[in-house]
Amino acid sequence: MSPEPPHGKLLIFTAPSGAGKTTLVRHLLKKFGELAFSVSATTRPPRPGERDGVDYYFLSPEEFLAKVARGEFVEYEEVYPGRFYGTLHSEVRRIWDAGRTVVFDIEVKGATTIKRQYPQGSLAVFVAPPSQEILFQRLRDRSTEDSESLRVRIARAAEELLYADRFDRVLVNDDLQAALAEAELIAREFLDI
Ligand SMILES: Nc1ncnc2c1ncn2[C@@H]1O[C@H](COP(=O)(O)OP(=O)(O)OP(=O)(O)O)[C@@H](O)[C@H]1O
Ligand SMILES: Nc1nc2c(ncn2[C@@H]2O[C@H](COP(=O)(O)O)[C@@H](O)[C@H]2O)c(=O)[nH]1
Repeated sequence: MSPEPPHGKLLIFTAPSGAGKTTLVRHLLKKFGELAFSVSATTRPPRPGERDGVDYYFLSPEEFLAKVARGEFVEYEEVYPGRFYGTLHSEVRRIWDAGRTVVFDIEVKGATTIKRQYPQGSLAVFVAPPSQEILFQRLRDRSTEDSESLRVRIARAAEELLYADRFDRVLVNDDLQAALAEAELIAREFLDI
């Protein structure tokens, strides 16, 4: 039997923007009380309906960079020009102290950093869209971005699709019900329940 990891478990969902990781993660959080969401910090403004401390910690660039200087992040990235996103040590610790497994919804570089820091006890799932065209259509249909932000996200998404084979699993999010069922199976196997 392999020794217990010296920390709690980490279940990472990563993908290009619009592939569906938030949809899958929300479903798993409702289904499995063993999981808790790592609320990231960001400098992007909230979307309608998003709540501070629930969806993100919404920070000014000055507040975010002060946390960087104090070493408060496990990882952070300037995902889009001027838009920072990062995982706080305090979030991960809070969730482990509560005896739960941390779930992440993060882009590919941050996911790579977390996987490198916690090779034991972590599973990184790359959520792939059925095609690049469908990904872009989902992003447009979500109607959360203005035309410039959409352009930037689409350009970055094309690059991020190349990261798929760097992670432990690839989950193709084509039919939503099938993808939710597969995500549940992956979570059950990882949580050993
Ligand atoms: N299998 C699916 N079929 C059709 N639409 C889907 C499917 N999965 C997700 N969507 C829709 O696609 C859009 C993008 O999904 P979601 O917001 O979950 O992506 P994301 O990867 O979390 O994006 P971001 O990184 O920008 O937060 C949403 O409007 C969502 O409802
Ligand atoms: N590296 C990190 N990426 C993160 C984090 N939290 C979210 N994200 C990713 O940023 C993009 C854009 O998110 P959106 O909410 O503006 O659509 C997306 O891929 C998120 O998964 C984080 O802490 N670190």
